[in-house]
Amino acid sequence: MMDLHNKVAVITGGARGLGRAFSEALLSKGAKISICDINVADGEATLQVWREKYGEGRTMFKQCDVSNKQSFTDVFVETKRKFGTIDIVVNNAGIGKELFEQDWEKTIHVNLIGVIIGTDLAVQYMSKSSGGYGGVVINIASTAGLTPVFYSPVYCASKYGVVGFTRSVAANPNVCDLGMRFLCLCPAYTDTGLFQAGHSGRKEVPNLDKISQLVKSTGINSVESVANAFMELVENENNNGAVMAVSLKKGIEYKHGRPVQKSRI
Ligand SMILES: NC(=O)C1=CN([C@@H]2O[C@H](COP(=O)(O)OP(=O)(O)OC[C@H]3O[C@@H](n4cnc5c(N)ncnc54)[C@H](O)[C@@H]3O)[C@@H](O)[C@H]2O)C=CC1
Ligand SMILES: CC/C=C\C[C@H](O)[C@H](O)/C=C/C=C/C=C\C=C\C(=O)C/C=C\CCC(=O)O
Repeated sequence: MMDLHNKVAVITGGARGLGRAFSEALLSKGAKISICDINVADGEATLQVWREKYGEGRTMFKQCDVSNKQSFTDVFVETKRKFGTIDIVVNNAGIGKELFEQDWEKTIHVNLIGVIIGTDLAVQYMSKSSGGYGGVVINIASTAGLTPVFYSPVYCASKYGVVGFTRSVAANPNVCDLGMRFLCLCPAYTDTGLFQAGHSGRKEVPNLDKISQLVKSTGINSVESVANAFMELVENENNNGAVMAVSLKKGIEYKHGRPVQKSRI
């Protein structure tokens, strides 16, 4: 099990939703948290709550657009400056509000390119081959990265991209030299602002009945259940390349890379 006490985690999109839940799960295990988010108001509000609960020294917030390389790099610079190291990177920030995707380029820039930038920065700052101490990268995809979603093809493409990218980085024969793990979490529908904005049941949405059937096929996760699945991924140290799906109906399913259970002898 990975000892999380005093480990330093960068979480993108940490101001609310799943990113906030992942951050609080790590804080509860003694980790230090650096959240970045494009939403300053939510970021500052979340930081204030955490400072009152966990004290001044274990949390920080920096505004960032993960699709902008300099903006994202500044998060790593500031985190290293404040905490001295980085051990965990969670590429969580994502968008998908428009069911029929008017601004689809932005979805690719945030959901896929942002994850690629974050993973590259993680290797630069954590890998043993670049003078770091190793670490773990958890990329947040979706079950929409494992199965077609007719009403959001570009969102789906972005998430299939995250799964394929993460598995490919993990499969590099030299990954052991980095001392890093690369993991993918694929939640099904989860009760957050993103889900509510995309599935408000607006009457004008075509094929609403088919969308409802898809949601019913998995049920709607609580944020807490996804955070519990996230912690299983982070704490298991023998799971590089793991792809974990989590849904209300089926619970946790490893789609690839079930962790190797260390033999008892
Ligand atoms: N809610 C759901 O049903 C599911 C969500 N996911 C994924 O989980 C991740 C988190 O989603 P939720 O917590 O549901 O959404 P959310 O909308 O509640 O939170 C996303 C956070 O990311 C931030 N963000 C958006 N664009 C950003 C950017 N360019 N740079 C930095 N921060 C940015 C937002 O301000 C927000 O605080 C996303 O990648 C999403 O695709 C995956 C499967 C299911
Ligand atoms: C437009 C996006 C809006 C909000 C984000 C979404 O809530 C979320 O990311 C979308 C999830 C979509 C899931 C769609 C279908 C899921 C189906 C299943 O999980 C069950 C079937 C297959 C799972 C994959 C597999 O077992 O191979």
